[in-house]
Amino acid sequence: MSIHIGAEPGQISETVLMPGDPLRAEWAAQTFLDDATCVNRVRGMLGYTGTWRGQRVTIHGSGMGMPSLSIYANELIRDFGARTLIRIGSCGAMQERVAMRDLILAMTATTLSTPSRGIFRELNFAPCADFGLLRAAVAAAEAKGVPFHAGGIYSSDVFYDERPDLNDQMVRHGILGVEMEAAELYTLAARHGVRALAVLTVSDHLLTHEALPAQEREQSFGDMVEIALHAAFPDA
Ligand SMILES: O=P(O)(O)O[C@H]1O[C@H](CO)[C@@H](O)[C@H]1O
Ligand SMILES: O=c1cc[nH]c(=O)[nH]1
Repeated sequence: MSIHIGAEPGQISETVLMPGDPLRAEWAAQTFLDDATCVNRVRGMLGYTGTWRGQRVTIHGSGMGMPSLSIYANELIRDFGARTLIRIGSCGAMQERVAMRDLILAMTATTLSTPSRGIFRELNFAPCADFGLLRAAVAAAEAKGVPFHAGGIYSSDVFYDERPDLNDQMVRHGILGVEMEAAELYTLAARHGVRALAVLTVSDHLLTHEALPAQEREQSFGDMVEIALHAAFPDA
């Protein structure tokens, strides 16, 4: 057990998929894993371990925002030995060519601040995805024929953003979408020498103002989960 994860030693896989929404973790485990067992319920942050194509995998919620993800990712890495962490999240599109429900594979995550900011201070650290995971995710998306975009995203500290000028600059500089966790996940992965990737599904569009309802964000992002599993286990 760690402070925020009630699993016993050995109950968490080296490979962890991390949605923000704990109910998406439950849905994904029940939909894609064999023999899924609930390994964490502390604070309602659900985690399940099971197998996919014979490979052991944990699907564990991160909560919303970088401070919350940082707690779970730190404990998964440091206390449970996680080595591959793939965020499976929703995001808002920031380019016209990106459509609702498209996938975004986040090569980099621009941010104003992360929980790691205190370490970097004046340094503009560039959080980036693990190249092997990214390459495997691209191959899986191409093989499956899923519409996807690979490029930079924005990890915001707030969902209700009061800086439209910043959004304008990010649109202008090709940022594909906005979410709230990947920059800290990539930074922690770099610090601990583990692998990380964010595979995102467009649930909102900042330019067209389309938006999916909560139930679809919880239960309809199957392509994203499958691409993440193929990226983690390309030979399975
Ligand atoms: O769908 P999840 O994975 O929670 O991700 C996105 O959705 C939440 C905001 O609604 C934030 O956590 C953001 O990053
Ligand atoms: O953080 C997020 C997630 C989905 N949609 C957004 O606009 N922002």
